[in-house]
Amino acid sequence: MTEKPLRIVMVRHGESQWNHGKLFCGWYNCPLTKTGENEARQAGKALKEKGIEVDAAFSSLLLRANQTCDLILEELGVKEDVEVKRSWRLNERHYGDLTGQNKVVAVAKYGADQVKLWRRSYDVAPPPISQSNPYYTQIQQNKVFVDVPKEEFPTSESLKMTTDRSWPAIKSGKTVLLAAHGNLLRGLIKNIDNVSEEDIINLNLPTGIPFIYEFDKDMKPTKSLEFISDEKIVKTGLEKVKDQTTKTYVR
Ligand SMILES: O=C(O)[C@H](O)COP(=O)(O)O
Repeated sequence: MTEKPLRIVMVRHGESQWNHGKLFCGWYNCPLTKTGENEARQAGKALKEKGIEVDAAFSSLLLRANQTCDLILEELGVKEDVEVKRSWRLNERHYGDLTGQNKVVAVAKYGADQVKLWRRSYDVAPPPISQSNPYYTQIQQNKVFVDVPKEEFPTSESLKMTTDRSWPAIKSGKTVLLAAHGNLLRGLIKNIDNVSEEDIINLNLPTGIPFIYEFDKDMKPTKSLEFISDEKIVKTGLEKVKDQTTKTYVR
């Protein structure tokens, strides 16, 4: 029988180029910014300071999460020892036809309530990506996704769809590092902590700050969403996520 994880150190990838540009990213494969790389290194250092050793690591097929995972393992000094299991099931939610659009511009075009519904609701998916979307071909034909079963390759996903396909990818280990994506992790948190559909709307996650979940033998959480960072840094990180749909158009 598969041994269940006792502790999962989750981390949303560090700031990506498209986070910086406030663009809907989803399955588009963009790298971290220098700030994002620093956030990932800082995350690794924070875990090391806490004496947290990981013995298994999971990530998506997307560069921004992979880079974050590698930098954390490097800071922990275990990059050569811990194999990273990568799965499309841990990819960010597919943002459909919003992919590539600026979030501030989207609010002006569709209204704040509609954009919030797409970004934060549990079961509303954005409109499917159309062939005229400038990123359609890059995503659909990205060789990195060659093993995604055709019938499961999404064209857009709600948080629920994302969560349903993600959970089976996290299998065993004692302390598992999961370097993934904002919405993927929001969905897992909803499932683990039984967060209601109303409350999940208000849950944001900062980039590059690790947080811990611990489980008993029945996989009931004994520790939830404990950030490894000081409160002020977490608060600033959360403000940055909220600012994605407001303020300046930075591209
Ligand atoms: O795919 C994206 O654009 C980001 O990873 C998450 O963006 P969000 O905070 O708008 O959901």
